[in-house]
Amino acid sequence: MSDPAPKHIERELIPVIDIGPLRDGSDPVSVARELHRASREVGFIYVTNHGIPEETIEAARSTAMEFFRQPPEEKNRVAVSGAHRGFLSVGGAKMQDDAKADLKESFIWGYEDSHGVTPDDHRLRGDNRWPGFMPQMQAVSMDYFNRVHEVAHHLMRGFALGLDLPEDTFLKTNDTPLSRASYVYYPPQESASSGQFGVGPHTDFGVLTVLCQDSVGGLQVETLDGEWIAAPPIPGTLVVNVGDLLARWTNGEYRSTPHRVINTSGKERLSLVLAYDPEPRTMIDPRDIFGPDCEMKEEPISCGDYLLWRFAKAFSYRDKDGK
Ligand SMILES: O=C(O)CCC(=O)C(=O)O
Ligand SMILES: [Fe+2]
Repeated sequence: MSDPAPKHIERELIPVIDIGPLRDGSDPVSVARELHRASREVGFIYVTNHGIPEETIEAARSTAMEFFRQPPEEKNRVAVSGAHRGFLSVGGAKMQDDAKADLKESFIWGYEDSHGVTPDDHRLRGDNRWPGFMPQMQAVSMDYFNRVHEVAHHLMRGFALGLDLPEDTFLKTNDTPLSRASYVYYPPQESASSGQFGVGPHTDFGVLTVLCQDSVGGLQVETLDGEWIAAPPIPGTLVVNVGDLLARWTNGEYRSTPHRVINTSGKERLSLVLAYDPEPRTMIDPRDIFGPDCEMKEEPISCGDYLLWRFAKAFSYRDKDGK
């Protein structure tokens, strides 16, 4: 196992990008260029001026902590469903076949319309599992989801512009996205010397991840040189990273970067994570970007099929065929 201590606390390697001019339309192309550069290099980006009100983030955090503080039997009333919605207790996620199970607990929910309805056109989505004992959780969580999803949309427009494409290139099949959000709780851990992680080294499966860290720290990112560096919290920022599907869509041009969490702060840590994905039928096809003659490193695949395959390997509660 590699050394769990990060080599440097070095955040210059992970750029901080102000996405205000992309969101308000005043200078989208300059932002797009910065996003493009970062995605080809470290694959991780801090973004400022994301537009999510502090109160929305605070409300999501306090709801999440109220949920995690419930006794296990209460949380298990909304235990994760076959559609990957609900509470996933410690041990449910394992990022590598030979790894110890992650220490984290999470609560996962996804897109629903304003009537609370979720499409059931794919095995990785179905009704959200809102706990009856926390009546405010649905509204608070959906407010956060919708806001952070808007940030993901702006970023996807930015990535398209950065690749010299029309800005809607990645957003054509996006009305009912497969995106999921999670509240992720990390208890404090003594050290990682025994190969135990909050979340073990992994790349994210989907298109894009938008993470709201708290002030505790513990996220580490692997650089191109194979060194683990800390990605410490920076107040007012979100952390964005390229996922495997965006790397595949860009024929490997963008980098889906391994990362992990080791929470040795002595405090509890809470993350709000959006895994952004378009509709399941969306074909992830590099020819959308590089034209019909592109020499593809991997075959086109639908977003939904790809995620089913990856989920089957990562979550012990799922069958190996993804059901
Ligand atoms: O909590 C974090 O900082 C990272 C979470 C993460 O990597 C994930 O949920 O995929
Ligand atoms: Fe991740």
